[in-house]
Amino acid sequence: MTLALTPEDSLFARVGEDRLRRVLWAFYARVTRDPDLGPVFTRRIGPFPQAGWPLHIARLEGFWRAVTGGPGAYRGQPGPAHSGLGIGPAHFGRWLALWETTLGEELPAAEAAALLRLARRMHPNLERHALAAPPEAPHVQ
Ligand code: HEM
Repeated sequence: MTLALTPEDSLFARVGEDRLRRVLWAFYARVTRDPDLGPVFTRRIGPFPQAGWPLHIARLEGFWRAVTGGPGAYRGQPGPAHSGLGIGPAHFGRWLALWETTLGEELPAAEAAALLRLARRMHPNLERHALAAPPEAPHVQ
């Protein structure tokens, strides 16, 4: 039996499913308009908000549920997803600045601060993956 209880005081419960979804759509609308970040996402996912965007947002929703104590099973690999994108520290700085702005617009201060803290905590690990050389092509005999 799987118990899928969402603690009532989890960050996920405080933010709420609808607001989390709204934050993500608002954030990526902003990210895709950014001259430095936009092209990286458009190359991978296609023109916002069509193409692969609904699926990408659904994956991200699963991710943010998982890290905020919400229900569901996220099985992605955020680290490797950032390697081979040709991005570096400046991209992460900009990403975090837009995340902070969006959170400030969409959420009460305590929840905005908590989601910002989570992203800041993930930043070094994701940036390490982003800067690592992409995996070698398979060796052909
Ligand atoms: C701390 C900052 C960041 C966080 C928390 C974050 C989080 C994530 C997560 C959870 C995924 C989904 C992984 C999966 O399940 O497949 C993802 C994918 C992605 N991220 Fe980030 N990200 C950050 C910064 C960035 C930056 C700076 C860029 C580029 C400028 C970027 C570009 C992408 C792209 C293109 C994908 C899709 C990869 C693919 O599916 O091929 N991310 N990110």
